Amino acid sequence: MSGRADGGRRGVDAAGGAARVDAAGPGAAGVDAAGPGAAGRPAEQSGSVPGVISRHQNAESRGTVAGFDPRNGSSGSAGGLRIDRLAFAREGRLIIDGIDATVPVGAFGAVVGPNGAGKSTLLHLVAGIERADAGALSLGGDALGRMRRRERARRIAIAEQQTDGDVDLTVREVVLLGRTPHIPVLGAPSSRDHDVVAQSLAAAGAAPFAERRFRTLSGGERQRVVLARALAQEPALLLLDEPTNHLDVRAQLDALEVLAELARGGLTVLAALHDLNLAAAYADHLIVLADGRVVAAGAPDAVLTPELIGAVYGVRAAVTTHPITGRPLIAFAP
Ligand SMILES: Nc1ncnc2c1ncn2[C@@H]1O[C@H](COP(=O)(O)OP(=O)(O)OP(=O)(O)O)[C@@H](O)[C@H]1O
Repeated sequence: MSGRADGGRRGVDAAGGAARVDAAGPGAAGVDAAGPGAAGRPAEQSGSVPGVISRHQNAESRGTVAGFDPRNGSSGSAGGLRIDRLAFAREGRLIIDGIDATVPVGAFGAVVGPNGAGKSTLLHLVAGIERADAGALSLGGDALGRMRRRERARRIAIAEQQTDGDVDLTVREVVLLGRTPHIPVLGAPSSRDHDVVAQSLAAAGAAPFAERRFRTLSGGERQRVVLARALAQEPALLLLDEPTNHLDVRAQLDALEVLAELARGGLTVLAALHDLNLAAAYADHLIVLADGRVVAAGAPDAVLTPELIGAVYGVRAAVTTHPITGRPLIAFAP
């Protein structure tokens, strides 16, 4: 993309030049804000709370990622994510308003959009932390709503911001928790479980502080542990909510590089990101949310136009080409 143009003001209706615009109109899922669940479609099953929380890694561990198979422990077919007419209401308001989206197998998908757009809620619905009022979710062709909790936890991991800093476990013990869906009930971790934990610690750049107490870590170090714990689940789909929070510039790039490499290895990734430049630099596929709806989706260079950014965020934007990466580079102005 090239040139500079000023975006318009807020009024999220259209996304000029975007690959796909406004996939679902108001009420597309057939859910009345006052009465969710009336759509007549099978509501999503309330599911497990798969593993963990947030992410990351450093230069030291980059070399380990190639040998890390994120899907070693997953059963069934690993595959892409499909979201059909998903709807979710709270307090009489549609927070997720008929979302249709897909993330292909092995793609790095990013959900972007303003504060309150519904990014975290969407991830929670996919993870099974929240139960949708209408719509359907599938992974590799398998309906998530019909999947048993343990199976869903083997297939999907979510890395969210860790708020429970008081957990009195070592980093290695925290990451071992990610193996829970793979360890038989009342069983003990196997040598393979411990190997996967070691691989996950290395891939996330958390190996250097594996024996420290989790509560003593900095925010950025915790992010790495949270990512390691999610990787230890060996999911087919990795969800991440703001995986670059608390990370310095180098650590942000390293974290996203790890995710991109894991995606190239076959892991399907969906991350909520605020930084459009990072999303443009690393994601294969963007899903732009506003007011609980998809307003654009597709490749970053197709989606991230000044018009779209202006309409969604209410800022002026100039989009050029990054001189090093060749990806879209966005400059903002009020
Ligand atoms: N439990 C709840 N009850 C009522 N409203 C809720 C609840 N959870 C979320 N919301 C509302 O739903 C909307 C979407 O929230 P969500 O956290 O998904 O947005 P987000 O895009 O992740 O925002 P941010 O970028 O600020 O993290 C917000 O308006 C939020 O206030």
